[in-house]
Amino acid sequence: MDHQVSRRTEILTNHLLLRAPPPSSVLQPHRCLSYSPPELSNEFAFDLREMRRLMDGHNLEDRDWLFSVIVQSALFNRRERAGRIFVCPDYNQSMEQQREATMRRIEYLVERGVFRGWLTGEGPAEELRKLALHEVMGMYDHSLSVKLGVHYFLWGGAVKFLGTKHHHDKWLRATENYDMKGCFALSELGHGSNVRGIETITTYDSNTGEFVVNTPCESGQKYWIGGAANHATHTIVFSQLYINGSNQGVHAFIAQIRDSDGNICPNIRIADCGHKIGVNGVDNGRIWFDNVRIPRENLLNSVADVSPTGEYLSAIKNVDQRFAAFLAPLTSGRFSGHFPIWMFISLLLWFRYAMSFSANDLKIMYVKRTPKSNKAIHIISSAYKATFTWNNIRTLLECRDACGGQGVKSENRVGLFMGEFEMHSTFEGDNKVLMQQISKALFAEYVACHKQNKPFSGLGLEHMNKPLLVIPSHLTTPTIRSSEFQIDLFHLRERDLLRRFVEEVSEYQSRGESKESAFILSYQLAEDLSRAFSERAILKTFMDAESTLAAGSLKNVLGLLRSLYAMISVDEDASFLRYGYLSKENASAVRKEVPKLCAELRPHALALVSSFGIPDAFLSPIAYNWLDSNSWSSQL
Ligand SMILES: CCCCCCCCCCCCC/C=C/C(=O)SCCNC(=O)CCNC(=O)[C@H](O)C(C)(C)COP(=O)(O)OP(=O)(O)OC[C@H]1O[C@@H](n2cnc3c(N)ncnc32)[C@H](O)[C@@H]1OP(=O)(O)O
Ligand SMILES: Cc1cc2nc3c(=O)[nH]c(=O)nc-3n(C[C@H](O)[C@H](O)[C@H](O)COP(=O)(O)OP(=O)(O)OC[C@H]3O[C@@H](n4cnc5c(N)ncnc54)[C@H](O)[C@@H]3O)c2cc1C
Repeated sequence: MDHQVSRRTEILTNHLLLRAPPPSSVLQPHRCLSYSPPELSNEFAFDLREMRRLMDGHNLEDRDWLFSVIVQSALFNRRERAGRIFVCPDYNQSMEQQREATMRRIEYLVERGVFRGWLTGEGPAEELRKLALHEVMGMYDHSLSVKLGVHYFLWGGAVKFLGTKHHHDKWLRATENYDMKGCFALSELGHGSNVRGIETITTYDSNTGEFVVNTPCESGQKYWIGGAANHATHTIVFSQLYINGSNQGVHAFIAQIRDSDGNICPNIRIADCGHKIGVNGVDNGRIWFDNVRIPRENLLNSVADVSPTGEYLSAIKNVDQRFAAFLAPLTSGRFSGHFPIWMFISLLLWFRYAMSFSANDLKIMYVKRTPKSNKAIHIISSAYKATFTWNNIRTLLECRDACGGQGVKSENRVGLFMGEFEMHSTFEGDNKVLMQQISKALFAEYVACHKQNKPFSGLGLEHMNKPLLVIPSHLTTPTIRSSEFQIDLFHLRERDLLRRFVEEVSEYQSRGESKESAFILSYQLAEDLSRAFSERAILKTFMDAESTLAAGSLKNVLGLLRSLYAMISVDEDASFLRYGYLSKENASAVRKEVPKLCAELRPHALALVSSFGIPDAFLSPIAYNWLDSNSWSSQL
């Protein structure tokens, strides 16, 4: 792997880690700007391969294989610039052309066997391989990863985890081979976040043994359904299920929407959502169901079932828990917030490393999941999806600024990615709504532990059982940089905010407010608490990754990155001063530590960026000799 890392990366890194020296006041003899490739020193302070192994966590060889499969095909829009080959979608194409290009790329990847085992394989190793390959596709193009994500993780995940043997036998292999194209129709024009409120209605006709699916009104049309506008043949349709006039809540059904020739099925109407600010390689559509009849067997019945005579059966009596079970397939979709913009995240190095360790930790939880861990996975994936995708947007803004005019050029992708990824704060669950899930779960945990007088266990809350940290009156650099101090400080914040949140909600309830209303009235503490939970969870995974290393340069550099992550998080959260966790003097000491850490990290920036393991072709001209790529000769 060519470890040359761009001069621009170094400039970008300078921009963040250490402001460029002010222009000299003395007139210098004029000379043209020249591009000096970054010092190609093989004397990096640590082993890049070892750092990459730590960061990627798994399936490095599979990732490199897929990188090569993509680079070698003309379908991925290879182009030469100043002597280098880059692969990048042509975002100047029309929406229709981008959609077709995405389909051709998927068909090529199917032919290359990329998806073998994705749904018929079993066990953690298979799932980790699938996640790794999906990350690589996300680094090429968001449309590609989203279109595949909807088909394999949402449609395929719903069939696999909400369906039973009948569904597995009928659909999994065809899905894996891309012989049928699935989509996932949960959201409606009137209900995206509020899944419980969806309006599609399904009833059961015991005379024919069929379900009847109906869109009762315009706000009930399925909306934003990825793959539905042009290509999907089948969908998971989420609907209220009425049995004998009684609503049993949201359930998931399989409905065919096109035949194998692409003709829309009877009683189905489909329209296009139209051009978007990004991800135009995905054909998002709208679906109306006009009393569509589907076989009784099309209910995904791992959670509940309906007998041929129309009796409703479910092992899960609690309506909330049944609802939760139907939402579980969404969780894997929320794993996709951390990787797509890695090519640009060299600016915010510490966050790229923090995200990698957290995402890897969550993936291991997910591939080893049990019914007992589903709730924790939901809460942690909600925290990471919101935190990562909000950070991605911030990173792209920072990156665009740092590149000046070159960040506006589409071929450098920075500006384009702002449109491509900004929407990630909405789909797969609106970030603010997902963050509410955290404060709700922590509230429930706190109340349960106090009511049953039992210690906290789970969601990383075990620290609540220990004595509180006493913050030294004067913070020194060694203290600030110690992982024990950092995690204790994050524990202090989370523990105090949880206590405050519970007290405030309880106070509102004592005044007669409902629990829902009390939560809404306490939304500021809820937001602070959810942030505290998320950042503490991320810091803990960073420390866990560090603890696997023997003493040495790699561990030292990671320690600097971890301290930078922790101190920037503290510096940027007003809670530390607002609620008195830090004195003004200590807050100032933390703030002053940030540029010091940047200065110590700067010599390692190129090595840290090189450790991402992203092939040169996946970057952009700005990452190399940007003077050459803008020279007259390269235009000819
Ligand atoms: C690493 C490589 C990547 C791999 C993966 C790549 C996949 C890429 C896919 C990309 C796809 C992009 C295209 C976009 C697709 C979509 O957008 S699909 C639609 C997404 N829509 C949503 O996410 C809806 C968001 N809303 C909700 O999830 C729910 O309405 C809610 C807000 C969570 C529920 O709110 P509410 O009605 O208030 O109910 P609650 O009381 O909060 O919940 C009831 C209980 O259920 C538990 N729960 C909720 N969700 C889940 C879940 N997903 N899993 C498990 N459990 C869940 C919740 O905690 C409650 O539990 P209790 O408190 O114990 O009762
Ligand atoms: C590109 C794209 C692809 C998509 N693909 C799919 C797909 O394939 N399948 C699918 O089913 N869906 C898909 N969606 C839909 C997506 O899941 C929803 O857009 C998302 O869940 C948000 O719902 P909404 O758009 O109705 O916004 P709303 O839920 O109306 O949210 C709008 C605003 O209201 C706020 N808000 C909402 N509820 C609350 C609350 N309870 N408390 C406080 N604030 C709240 C939100 O924070 C947000 O700021 C896609 C969406 C997009 C943009």
